[in-house]
Amino acid sequence: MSAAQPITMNNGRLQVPDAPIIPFIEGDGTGPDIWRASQVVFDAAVEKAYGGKRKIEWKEVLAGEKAFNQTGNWLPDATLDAFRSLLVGIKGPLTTPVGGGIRSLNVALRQILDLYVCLRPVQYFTGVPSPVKQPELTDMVIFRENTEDIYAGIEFEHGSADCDKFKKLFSEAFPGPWKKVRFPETVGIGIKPVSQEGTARLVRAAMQYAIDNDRRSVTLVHKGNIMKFTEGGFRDWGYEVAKKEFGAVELDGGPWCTFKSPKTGKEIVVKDVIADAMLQQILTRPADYDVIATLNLNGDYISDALAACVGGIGIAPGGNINYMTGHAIFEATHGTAPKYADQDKVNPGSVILSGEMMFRYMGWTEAADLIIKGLNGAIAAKTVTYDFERLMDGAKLVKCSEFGHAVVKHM
Ligand SMILES: NC(=O)C1=CN([C@@H]2O[C@H](COP(=O)(O)OP(=O)(O)OC[C@H]3O[C@@H](n4cnc5c(N)ncnc54)[C@H](OP(=O)(O)O)[C@@H]3O)[C@@H](O)[C@H]2O)C=CC1
Ligand SMILES: O=C(O)CCC(=O)C(=O)O
Ligand SMILES: [Mg+2]
Repeated sequence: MSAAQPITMNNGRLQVPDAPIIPFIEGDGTGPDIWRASQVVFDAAVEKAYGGKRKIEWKEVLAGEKAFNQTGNWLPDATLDAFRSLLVGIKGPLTTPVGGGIRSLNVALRQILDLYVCLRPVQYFTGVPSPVKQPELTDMVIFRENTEDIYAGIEFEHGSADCDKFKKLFSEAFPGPWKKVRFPETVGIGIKPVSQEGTARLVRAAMQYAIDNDRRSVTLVHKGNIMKFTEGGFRDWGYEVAKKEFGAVELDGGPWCTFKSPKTGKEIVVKDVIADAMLQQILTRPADYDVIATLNLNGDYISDALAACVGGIGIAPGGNINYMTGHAIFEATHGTAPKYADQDKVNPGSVILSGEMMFRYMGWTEAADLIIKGLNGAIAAKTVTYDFERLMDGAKLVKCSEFGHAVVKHM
């Protein structure tokens, strides 16, 4: 096999060598346990699929507590350089303190690398315990806008000099809106930027995904009745992309519209729903939803809620992707679950499935298919971690690392 090389992008297509260098961040809390279990699965899948013709050259890069302890920096430049130059990577969860302290490193990676799509597929694996009656009806793919919204981190802490300065500027320039601030003396302020370009590239990616994967509909989820020019803008700009770029035409006077997939000739419906109603309908009629395009905060809430419907956050994967530059970092939907750190206990399924998404993104579909086969086999054999075991009759409780080995055994 040739020497390890970076993945590159050429004419809009990923070029993946047989021995790609893949940067990874182990993560905080339960991250190291999960990463160890997952890496075993990834290497076994590649070995089994390609018999030594292909191999991953893993390159650890630092972020979070490990980075701070070793370098004094939470997100070293070397880490950003590695993700920039090597294009595709994977990470465990990183801690973000509530209130003060550092801002989210997870969000920072997405913003610095402009990974504008947070892609979170939600599907049911047979045998997984679920709190809903028909979990198999939930089969959705979330496209969450990943660079804008209140996650942009433009906030002014109440009592700070910056907050006072902002309040002065704002109250002088916009005395009318300023009167709506209920408690002006003690208010902290956050800003919610949502742009036409940011919306268009996200919705475009969701629509293209629907075409490429033969999906039935794309739903724009928003709270545009209340936040008219941000969430409402998202809805209007989303429909505009559907009409102008995909030739969608309005159904019954709109705003819902439909277009024919250029690949299959089947109709794809583009519709919208207000976020609170959607969050109840994922329980009452999940089959109505397919591909979801939504803003950053809505997408964060919706992805955890949907994960719960199909068995929890332990098997909820994701990817942060820029489809134009090819940059991508795959990661679980869940966080660091710190109370379980270093106990070799939690479910590594989300990072394992994030790796499965990464392999599919790289075009290594045989390795990806083996991961799905192994995971299905481990669940069918009822060798599962605590989160599934506590809800499953007759299951055998295994550790995080043992679950990884069970997945390999069933490949
Ligand atoms: N992308 C990222 O890196 C993310 C980072 N975070 C960060 O993680 C930290 C902790 O966040 P928190 O709100 O507690 O959310 P977590 O997702 O870390 O944990 C919440 C609960 O989810 C369950 N859970 C989480 N991971 C697993 C797993 N692998 N297997 C089985 N169950 C799991 C556990 O439930 P139970 O108690 O029922 O066992 C856990 O107590 C915060 O600092 C947050 O900012 C959060 C989300 C994403
Ligand atoms: O960055 C964090 O700490 C949390 C992010 C998060 O919850 C998510 O991306 O789903
Ligand atoms: Mg979240």
